[in-house]
Amino acid sequence: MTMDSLDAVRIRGLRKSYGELTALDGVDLTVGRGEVLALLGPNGAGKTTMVEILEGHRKADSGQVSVLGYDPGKRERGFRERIGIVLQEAGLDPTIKVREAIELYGAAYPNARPAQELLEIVGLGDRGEYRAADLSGGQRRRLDLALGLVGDPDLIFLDEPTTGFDPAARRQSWETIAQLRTLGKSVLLTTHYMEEAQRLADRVVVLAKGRIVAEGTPDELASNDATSIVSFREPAYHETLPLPDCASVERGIVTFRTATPTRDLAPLLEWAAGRGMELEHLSVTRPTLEDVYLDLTATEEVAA
Ligand SMILES: Nc1ncnc2c1ncn2[C@@H]1O[C@H](COP(=O)(O)OP(=O)(O)OP(=O)(O)O)[C@@H](O)[C@H]1O
Repeated sequence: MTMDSLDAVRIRGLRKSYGELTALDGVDLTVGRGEVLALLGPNGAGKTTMVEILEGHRKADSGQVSVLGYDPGKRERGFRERIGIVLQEAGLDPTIKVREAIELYGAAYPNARPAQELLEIVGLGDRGEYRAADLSGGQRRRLDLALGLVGDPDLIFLDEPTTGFDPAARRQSWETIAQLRTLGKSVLLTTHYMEEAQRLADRVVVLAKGRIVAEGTPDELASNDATSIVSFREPAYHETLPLPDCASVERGIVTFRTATPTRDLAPLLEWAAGRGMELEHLSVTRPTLEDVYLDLTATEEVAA
């Protein structure tokens, strides 16, 4: 155990199978101190398995895992006190008051943060005397976050923190989570929302079928894809329209991906100009992180 380990999480060659099924197939991953890392991947990719191993709730078959310098498998007290796990819906007594819930959870930690300070951090400063049952769904999730922060952890695990939120509640939560960065916390966030990863994460790791298939900052991942997306409204009478083979038409919009947009557009523009026609709604865009993610995981989704 080295308390001063530089990285919050360090995983090398992590493997885990359930019988015949390989859930993690040799994963290497590092989360730096103070870094917010988003773990993305389709259903069944192995995200929960990995996070549970890091939290000490599951045993790996092989590989090295270090969390804040500890072996999580040993579940040492010092380790448990320095990580915060934000669950979706902690099993709270619905009649308990918000402040009481935080104090109750805090009693288990030597350096618990004061309840009011936590309430302010998560934007529930005026809800301390409310009963848990009387909070809205979004407020309830903010209470879950406060409970995960009560022991003043160095590393926080956030499991799909905004699943099921309306757009306004999601934005509020993002602001709260973004504050964790200003507190200097390391965060490992699992999510299915690209926009969430893009907003919150310093780095994104895409897991598919137990392997890391891509890794980088949100911008790097999106720009690693050298293709552009060309689209325009399908013109009437276009039998001779010179399109690349990969073009498709959906709901009257022609779309294709190309690494050579200038070359592919030239004959199209010539075709339209020769007929005195506009290619309506013509656009050439770069793929979004979501496009890249869907490409990376498309085959895995079908196979899953
Ligand atoms: N206790 C278990 N026993 C057997 N198989 C399991 C067990 N837990 C998970 N699996 C399988 O391991 C694979 C990885 O599951 P895991 O829950 O880690 O994926 P995930 O990426 O978290 O998925 P989701 O996005 O759906 O939560 C899946 O095929 C799952 O069915």
